Amino acid sequence: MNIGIMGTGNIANYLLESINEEKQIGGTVTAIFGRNREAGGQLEDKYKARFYQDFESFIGSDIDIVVEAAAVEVAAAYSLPVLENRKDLIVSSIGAFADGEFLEVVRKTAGANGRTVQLPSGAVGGLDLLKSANATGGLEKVTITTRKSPASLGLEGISGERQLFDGPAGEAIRKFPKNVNVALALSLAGIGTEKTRVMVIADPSVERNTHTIEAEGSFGSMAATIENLPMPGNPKTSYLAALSVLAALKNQGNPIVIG
Ligand SMILES: NC(=O)C1=CN([C@@H]2O[C@H](COP(=O)(O)OP(=O)(O)OC[C@H]3O[C@@H](n4cnc5c(N)ncnc54)[C@H](OP(=O)(O)O)[C@@H]3O)[C@@H](O)[C@H]2O)C=CC1
Ligand SMILES: O=C([O-])CC(=O)C(=O)O
Repeated sequence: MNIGIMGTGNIANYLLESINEEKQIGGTVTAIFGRNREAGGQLEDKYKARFYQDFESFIGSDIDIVVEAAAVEVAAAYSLPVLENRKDLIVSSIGAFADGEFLEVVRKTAGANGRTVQLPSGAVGGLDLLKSANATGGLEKVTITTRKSPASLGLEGISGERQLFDGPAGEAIRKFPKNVNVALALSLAGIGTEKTRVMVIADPSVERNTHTIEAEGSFGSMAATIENLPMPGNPKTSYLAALSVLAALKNQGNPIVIG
């Protein structure tokens, strides 16, 4: 499996290290697409994967699957061209699919081209439960409370915790596109972007990116807290988010689906 990565940041670095160096999966990253020539050049030298600033050359290279690890606007701009070029796609910036009409076009394009789009569980868990709970529409309430350091949320020098947002996931991702992709994953697995409630709290006392998920419905109720170690390269991003992409790649083509 030849893998193309979009992005030259923290998740991209992690994937290159664990795939090309540590051989954690049976594949190789052969192509990297990005806008940052310096970072791309360094990755090219270190991991022997070709860096492209031109999308057509990237997508035309010998890759089987594309991993988006860049930003919501990148996933929004390139998901369709990736699928039209008959490549499978794994998306980290799930916020790109907040627009239901766009998601539908992506679904149809993937189907028409015989491709799959995977949205890994990222920095949270429990998506399997939400899907089951809503199988007959019985899921009533989903809330996620995200706590991160003030610096991760663009604030400096606050002494106590501060609630920055309380509202629907669709609005949350517009305000915090680098911090609440997890809320979009929960929305898509569960009751949608308008009914999923998101709270974002800047908390100087937390050292971990903490997501508390609460759900209620005909199945009963669920409460889960995930205390994520942040990545050294970008403390906004949790280590688990990068691991979830690696796990998705590891499972590629596996005929047994768990969860
Ligand atoms: N689903 C989940 O649970 C999670 C999802 N994410 C998503 O994954 C993304 C990547 O995370 P991470 O690697 O930590 O982020 P980084 O900020 O470390 O890296 C982002 C990379 O994307 C590039 N990039 C950003 N915007 C654009 C753009 N408009 N056009 C082209 N390239 C762009 C950056 O380039 P440059 O160096 O030039 O800025 C950089 O190479 C996040 O932005 C977020 O959307 C993150 C965490 C959890
Ligand atoms: O990594 C995290 O904890 C969550 C995150 O940034 C996101 O969902 O965008």
